[in-house]
Amino acid sequence: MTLAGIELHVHLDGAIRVQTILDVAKRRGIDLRAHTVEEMTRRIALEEPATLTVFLDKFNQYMHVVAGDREAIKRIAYEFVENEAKEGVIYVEVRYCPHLLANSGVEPIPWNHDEGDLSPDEVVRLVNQGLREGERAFSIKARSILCCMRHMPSWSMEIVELCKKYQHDGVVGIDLAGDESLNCEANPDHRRAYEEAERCGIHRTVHAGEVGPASVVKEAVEVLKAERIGHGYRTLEDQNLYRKLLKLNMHFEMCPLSSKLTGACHPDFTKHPIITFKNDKANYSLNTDDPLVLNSTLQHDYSIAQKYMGFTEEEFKRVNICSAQSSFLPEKEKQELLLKLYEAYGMIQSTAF
Ligand SMILES: O=c1[nH]cnc2c1ncn2[C@H]1C[C@H](O)[C@@H](CO)O1
Repeated sequence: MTLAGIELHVHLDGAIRVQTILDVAKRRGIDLRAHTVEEMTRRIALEEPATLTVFLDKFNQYMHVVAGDREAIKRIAYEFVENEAKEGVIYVEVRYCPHLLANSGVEPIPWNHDEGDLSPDEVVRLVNQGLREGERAFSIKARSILCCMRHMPSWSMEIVELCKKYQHDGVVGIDLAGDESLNCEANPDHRRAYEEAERCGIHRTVHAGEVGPASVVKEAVEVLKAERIGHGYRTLEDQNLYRKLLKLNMHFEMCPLSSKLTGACHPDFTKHPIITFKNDKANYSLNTDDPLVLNSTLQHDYSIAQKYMGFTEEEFKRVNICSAQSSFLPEKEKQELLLKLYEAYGMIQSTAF
């Protein structure tokens, strides 16, 4: 991407460098039965359209390598910022579930690990450190969003407590991720966590209408009080809801390549729902989602939008301005970010000399 950009929907654990997985596996003596970046990429990357369930299953190939490892977690966060800076991103909100990277104080301990001494709380601190060091080294801004998981409602209250604890220390919001197709209606524990988030001024986004029906989007907005919708393609199946959300200026976090490979959308990009959102001048962003599992880049998503969806430079600029406006930054920082974009896009005279 040559334009200065913003990314609002990218999973940290779906954006790890393959080389880092190989390095950590070697250090920890984990046999991956793949020795080169090419071999490991072939194991992880989804090449053809599948289902969200198959897509999420790919995380099983490597999460056990990095989970529970302090050095790996900090490194992943740091390298993530470097990757984003290389893509021209000036502000990113990266999301992850701290419980999936911990091996203590989490029930059940994920990835069949034995109990260790890395808690979800310490995971957040390590990610924060990696992001902060990355920000300093690569001169961009990075904040995080903590994910509740649809299949693990018992973690949700703990996640909102972590959001509260780190609200002024890098964490800007809460998300609900995971497989919507298996678990459509939000569990009461997710609802309680989102109520607490709203009460405490924690910003809220929800994966909805990716593979699940428009009713999941409706629930995200009306029950979970989502301020942004992760994906949301299937909102279009309920035109009343879609029109209402357009009026409310709801932000949709769109992920072009991801939506094809998860089977969320028709594989022909020229028929993609994003085109409708674009033509209606909706409030949305363009994002990668999981560049590791997709073996892709943000640049690639932008080129898909340009080649198959009729995107112009003007639309790319508008999308990034919408992204800044819908970011979870405090108001003052949001205005600073907008100013940076306007300057980068030649929309105002720079005051710098
Ligand atoms: O596209 C997605 N939809 C729903 N859940 C997802 C997607 N990509 C990643 N996740 C899950 C798997 C990760 O472990 C988790 C937290 O980042 O979020």
